[in-house]
Amino acid sequence: MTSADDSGTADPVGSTESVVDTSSGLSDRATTRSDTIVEAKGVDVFYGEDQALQDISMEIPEKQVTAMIGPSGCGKSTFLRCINRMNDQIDVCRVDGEIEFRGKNIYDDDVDPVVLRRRIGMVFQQPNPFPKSIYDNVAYGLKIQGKTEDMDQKVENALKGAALWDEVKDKLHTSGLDLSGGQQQRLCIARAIAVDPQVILMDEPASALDPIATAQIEDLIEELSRDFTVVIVTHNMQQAARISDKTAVFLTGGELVEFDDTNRIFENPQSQRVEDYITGKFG
Ligand SMILES: Nc1ncnc2c1ncn2[C@@H]1O[C@H](COP(=O)(O)OP(=O)(O)OP(=O)(O)O)[C@@H](O)[C@H]1O
Repeated sequence: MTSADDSGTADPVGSTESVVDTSSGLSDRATTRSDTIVEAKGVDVFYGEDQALQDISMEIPEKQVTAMIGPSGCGKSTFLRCINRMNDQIDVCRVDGEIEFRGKNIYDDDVDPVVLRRRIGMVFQQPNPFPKSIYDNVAYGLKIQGKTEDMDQKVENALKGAALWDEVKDKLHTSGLDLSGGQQQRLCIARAIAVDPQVILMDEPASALDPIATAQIEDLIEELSRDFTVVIVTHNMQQAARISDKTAVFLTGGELVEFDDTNRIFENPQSQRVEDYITGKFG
């Protein structure tokens, strides 16, 4: 694997220490609107001949929770994966249009997706800890980046940030796979935040969990949005209403039909199709 991580060469999306990367990369400060961290501009996505997303434009605000809802197959996960170029790994997938992260198009040739994913991390539906100790799961990304100083403290901070520290502090060197599903998901969140991302993408992070573990994850997401921008795909409209500041409603055909403050989407949607969807008339 060739990447800036492994080679130790200059970080092509800007170092976290710099405010603005002057060469080719992404800045760490919003350059246009102070509250927009990610902006999609006319994004079309195709899998082979099939179009999954049509002309998606939206501005994702910094340090808020943005939820993406809609019926199965409408393209929510596809859009989420576009935001940190996870779709690059799918051969038949083609993304047209632009997605800017702090004003820089992440699809530009000079952006290294590996480095991008440090800024824009991801948590998946199924908790997927590495078959390593709790400690090593959290330390993994930091070690890859060579950021090994004060490792114990960084691991502790990430576990605290993921509301898991108290439950695991006496067994840091046992396997992450021995934790409950909800704990494993919080471990994956600790792993994601350890490398100090700016955006965390979550694809149905609680759908494999019981109600208590789900409530813990929901509380955690609200906490995380103090420090991070969270973008979450959920099937669960109540969850979107509970935890998000903004909601994007995708509907069949890969259209973004409405994007607004969550209260407005649920209380006074502008589109009849959105109203029909959230009142359960279809989907
Ligand atoms: N790897 C892939 N290869 C080909 N087509 C795909 C691939 N991933 C998704 N699709 C297609 O793209 C469309 C959007 O899928 P996507 O998973 O993004 O929707 P979704 O809204 O997240 O659905 P769900 O809520 O069921 O997860 C669907 O028609 C799906 O079949």
